[in-house]
Amino acid sequence: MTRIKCCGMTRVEDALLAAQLGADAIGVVMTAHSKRQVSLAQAKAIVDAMPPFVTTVALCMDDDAGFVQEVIDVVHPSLLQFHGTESDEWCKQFGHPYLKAIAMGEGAAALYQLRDHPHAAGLLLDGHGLGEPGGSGKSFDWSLMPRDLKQPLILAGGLTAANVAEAIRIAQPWAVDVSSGIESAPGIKDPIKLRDFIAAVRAAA
Ligand SMILES: O=C(O)c1ccccc1N[C@@H]1O[C@H](COP(=O)(O)O)[C@@H](O)[C@H]1O
Repeated sequence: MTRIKCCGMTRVEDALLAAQLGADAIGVVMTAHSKRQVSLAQAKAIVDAMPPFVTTVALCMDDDAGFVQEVIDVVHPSLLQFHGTESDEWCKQFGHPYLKAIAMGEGAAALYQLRDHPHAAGLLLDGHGLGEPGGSGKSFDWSLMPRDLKQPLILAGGLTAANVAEAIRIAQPWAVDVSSGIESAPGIKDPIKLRDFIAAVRAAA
């Protein structure tokens, strides 16, 4: 079964609907590098509203350590997601489980980054270029998804209900992560797109 993370939640009702429709995880974007940024209070409200067994992920990108610690202390996410140029050493300083995003915009040349994060709970391969924010709807060559890594791999970037089955067939990820493909506007989730996306992933399994 391919797990599903729905990212970029800005409203409690969207996150609740994702959970009800069967999402395994929801994400809130804490970094100012995003048009989906939520405040600590908004993120806490979304995380607190989640039912048991839904993983909550707080996304940071080259933010300062004090801010990341505040996110942990106030929001209490199950996982952090570091989406910038953070090193393994830097990410593990918080003693909190995390995903590390790998920018796949440069294609095969980007794969060297995969060995640099041995302490990450999982690696999230996204279609944007190094140093750029995600959530842009950019995909990458799914056949580049490695098969020989011990860490769970999460496929992200430009996924939609229309292409996710093919993406899963080619990349065989542990999980898929989607943001703009389930939106009507940045941070506003579209119930039909959300439903169709989750149904497409479940049908692919
Ligand atoms: O969503 C954002 O705004 C964002 C900002 C900065 C870094 C990462 C961000 N989002 C991540 O990118 C994936 C893929 O997004 P999309 O489906 O291509 O729109 C998203 O799920 C987040 O993990």
